[in-house]
Amino acid sequence: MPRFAANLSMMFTEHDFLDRFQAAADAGFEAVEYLFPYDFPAEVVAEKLTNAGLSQALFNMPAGDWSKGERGLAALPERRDEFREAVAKAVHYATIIGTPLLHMMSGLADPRDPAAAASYRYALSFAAEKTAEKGIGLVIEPINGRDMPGYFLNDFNSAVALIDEFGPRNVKLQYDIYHRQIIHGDVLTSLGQMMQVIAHIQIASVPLRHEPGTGELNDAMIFAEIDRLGYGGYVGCEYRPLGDTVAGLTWLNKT
Ligand SMILES: O=C(O)[C@@H](O)C(=O)CO
Ligand SMILES: [Mg+2]
Repeated sequence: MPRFAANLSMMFTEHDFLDRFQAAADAGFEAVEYLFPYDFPAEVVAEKLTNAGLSQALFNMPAGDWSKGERGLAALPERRDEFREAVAKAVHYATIIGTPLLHMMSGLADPRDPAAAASYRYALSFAAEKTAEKGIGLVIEPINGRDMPGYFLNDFNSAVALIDEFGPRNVKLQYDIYHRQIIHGDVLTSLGQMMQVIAHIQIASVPLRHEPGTGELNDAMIFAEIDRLGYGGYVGCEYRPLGDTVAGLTWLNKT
């Protein structure tokens, strides 16, 4: 069975963010992920993680003004200075909290726009270098256009082509099964095809993004395939619980 990480941006929202760490540990999780830790000092987040006996699986680099609809800076040429500062901040937090992976969001831009594409390539190269210096892995995640209209990185094949272009450097794929199913389908086969470049997996039901086992996919079969393929990372539970988070964990106890 894969090792699961609780996503504290979506799960355990019955609690304040800093209390979600202990709540996840009490529910049996050994690791967590979330979008952003930046509302709190890195030391405070690190202490919550350690006190709860948890490992950090991943978090995201600062992604612009989320409340205003921004979803990353990498593909925005006019935001390059801010992007560089975001990388520095993310690496600082990563070093103190101790995460093996950082997710770089692309931002909202037309993937056919040459300026956006060039900016994204530059960003990938810059962030790959800065994270590699600290031994941190960098991941990119294709996101479906229904949840995030206009998101630049909206296709798994383009993401893998970019990763291949970077070759042995530390850029890998964040394979979110929910987005994969909505964008392309073909989850089992593509997991096998892409496993070499996958550093992180996330799961939710499709189409409503709730607990595994409540949607159109055969999640038990997917978990078995992830194991068969020898995936050793975490599977992030990036779903919105249908009701109480702990009450909704019956799927986990069954797997
Ligand atoms: O799938 C998602 O939405 C997340 O993994 C993320 O990082 C951006 O929202
Ligand atoms: Mg995701």
